[in-house]
Amino acid sequence: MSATPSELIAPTRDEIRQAPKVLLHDHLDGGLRPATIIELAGEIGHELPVQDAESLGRWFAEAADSRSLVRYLETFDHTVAVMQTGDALTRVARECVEDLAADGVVYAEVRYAPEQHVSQGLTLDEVVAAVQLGFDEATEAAGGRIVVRQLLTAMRHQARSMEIAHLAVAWRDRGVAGFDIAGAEAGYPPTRHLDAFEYLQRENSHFTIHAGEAFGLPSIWQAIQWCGADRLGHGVRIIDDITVADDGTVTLGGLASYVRDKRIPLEMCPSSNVQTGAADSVAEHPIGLLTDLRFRVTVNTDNRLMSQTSMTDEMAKLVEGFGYTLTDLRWFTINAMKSAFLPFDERLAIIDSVIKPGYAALGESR
Ligand SMILES: O=c1[nH]cnc2c1ncn2[C@@H]1O[C@H](CO)[C@@H](O)[C@H]1O
Ligand SMILES: [Zn+2]
Repeated sequence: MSATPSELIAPTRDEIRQAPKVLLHDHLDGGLRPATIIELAGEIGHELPVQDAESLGRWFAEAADSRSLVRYLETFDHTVAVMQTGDALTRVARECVEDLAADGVVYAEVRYAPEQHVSQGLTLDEVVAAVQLGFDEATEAAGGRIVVRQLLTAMRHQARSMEIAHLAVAWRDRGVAGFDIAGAEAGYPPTRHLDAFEYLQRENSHFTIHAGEAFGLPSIWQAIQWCGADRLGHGVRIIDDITVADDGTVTLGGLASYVRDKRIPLEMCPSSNVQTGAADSVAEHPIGLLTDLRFRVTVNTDNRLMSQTSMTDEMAKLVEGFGYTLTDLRWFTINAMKSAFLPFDERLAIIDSVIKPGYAALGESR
């Protein structure tokens, strides 16, 4: 009887946690520790729906579990409220990196909207500086085990995208790797912010756009063909441009072909999509088909607090739902690292000296 080759064995949770992981889509204001929210809320007298950390974690998950992006986003009122001072932003940023490093994440791009953190008088510049301080403190404490960059998000229903794009360019050599737009998708097409995207292109900057989550193909089409997005936040609805016949024959429409041919990275966030109703379950998530079709798929957390998740959890759910092996997880991870908004030589260095040896060591230890 021949033994099953080790690369075909389903990875254990512990192996997934140890495996090097790359995270491109994670919101700073969607990843706070419940205990930190309680402490910070106490300091400023912000009223929370419940008072102990465990119930608060559950409250976020249940409130976000709404099958509606708009209702899901309402839960951010409580996290954004406690992130209005330099100290609070630095603490949240530091804890974010600590939590990611403990989960085995080796490279992360963490996003948030600076314009949402100025209600107590901070300037946009002070917001970015406070977050960067927290990232620097925690990456230093982690002894180089993790590299982290900021992505600056503009809220799509607001009109500050040009300012935020300027901020991203001003901070490009000091920890900010790119730009994004987020918030309610229906009614707020990416072309509303075309001037900001055109400015960033002229500045040789990178940006991703939340598109194809709560709204379909037109949003993805605009993000790519009008705005020039380097990557798609979610992009799940690209599935609407793919047909699978009864005999299994797959046909890609023009937009799906373009996304695959150009290797446009999809920042997929399975658990978040189940909560907002963009997918019925993780096991039925379009990530399975898109991975089979070799789109440039990456795996992400979106909001660790609202989804009560981590990179390890997202990968474990995919292993359970689709039978993925360590080889598949390595493929997602290298896809993500190739798609990072980091200079090419730095991406290559992490792939060659961290990701490949990390997966090789896991394979050998079986
Ligand atoms: O999945 C999402 N889709 C769209 N917007 C989101 C998602 N998750 C978070 N945000 C929005 O992004 C802001 C900055 O981080 C958050 O405050 C939230 O409103
Ligand atoms: Zn998101």
